[in-house]
Amino acid sequence: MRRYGKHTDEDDVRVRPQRGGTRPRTSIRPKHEDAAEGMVLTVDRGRLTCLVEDRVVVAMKARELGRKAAVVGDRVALVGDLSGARDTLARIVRIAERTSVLRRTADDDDPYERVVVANADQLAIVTALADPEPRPRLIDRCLVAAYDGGLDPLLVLTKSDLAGPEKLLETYAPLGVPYVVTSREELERGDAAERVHALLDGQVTAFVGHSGVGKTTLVNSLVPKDRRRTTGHVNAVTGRGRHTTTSALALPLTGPGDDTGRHGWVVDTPGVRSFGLAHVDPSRVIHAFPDLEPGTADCPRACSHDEPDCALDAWVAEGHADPARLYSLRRLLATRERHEDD
Ligand SMILES: Nc1nc2c(ncn2[C@@H]2O[C@H](COP(=O)(O)OP(=O)(O)OP(=O)(O)O)[C@@H](O)[C@H]2O)c(=O)[nH]1
Ligand SMILES: [Zn+2]
Repeated sequence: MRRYGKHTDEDDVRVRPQRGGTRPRTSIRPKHEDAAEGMVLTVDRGRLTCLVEDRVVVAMKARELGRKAAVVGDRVALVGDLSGARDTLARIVRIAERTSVLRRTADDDDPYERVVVANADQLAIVTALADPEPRPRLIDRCLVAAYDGGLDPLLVLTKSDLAGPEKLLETYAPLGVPYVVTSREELERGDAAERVHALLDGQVTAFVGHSGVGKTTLVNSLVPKDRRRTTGHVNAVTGRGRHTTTSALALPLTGPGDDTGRHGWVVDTPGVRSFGLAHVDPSRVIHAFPDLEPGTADCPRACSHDEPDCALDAWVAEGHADPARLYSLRRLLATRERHEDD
């Protein structure tokens, strides 16, 4: 059951259904004809830094936007002082329709989905091969969130100097999810960045991963030296010593960019312990299991895939898919139902 209690966190987007018949969200009202387009790079307690042309502009959401939150990756229209000079504040008057939305909840019982990143093309799921041990169930959850939100997933397997990738690749390579394996030595030589970069060029890629998997090390190898981890401008404005690690941060990818001169973007997100999926309709979970999905053709109507008549048991018994994958799917469905995270 979803609850819709009072909630004030600026970064949260409430899941209350939109009322129909409203003005298209992409329209700029006549009084904002002079609005400039920008992209949200960081959000920090109601202050948003936005890239407008080549300037970093600090802005606040206009009151007229109401509760609608702008998140990292959002394309926005801004008015006011767009000089990017210190102590100036612009206003965000419009948030464009999103092309993709990476959402998570704190756990499977959390009624408030957090939109972590908007408009990302890809989701890089960073997993260490050891230290910390890989957690396939977390990978599966990230895959569900990617498919549900309209992002193409890819796997980055780090720390191959500590353990081999064979076991994980046995499961995930056949799914057609692109992957790259990196080690400490390759990171130091620069080849790791080069190979990961090849998968990111011209794209907006959100990076997620359990704390300690080497996500920051990797992201820092992909972005210009002066943009690593923190942006001085944000600190000058907020007066904080460091960028908050509780929200996402968009960083430009180094390199030549594509034909249009568009560089890719890396969106670093805070390390996660779990990835709640309370917002995902159970019937959509199966899409993150493309190895099992064909086996559902003979399922009864509206099969939950966790019931006695489910056709997946026979499909797996016939050797079409790994029984461990069916176990993972059912465990994910069951923990969602019990409103627990695993
Ligand atoms: N052996 C080995 N260690 C690595 C590798 N990559 C990163 N590390 C180490 O793993 C530790 C964690 O790396 P971070 O980059 O801080 O990990 P993170 O995922 O950003 O963690 P949080 O900041 O907690 O989210 C550091 O001590 C890194 O030096 C690797 O390829 N091999
Ligand atoms: Zn079924």
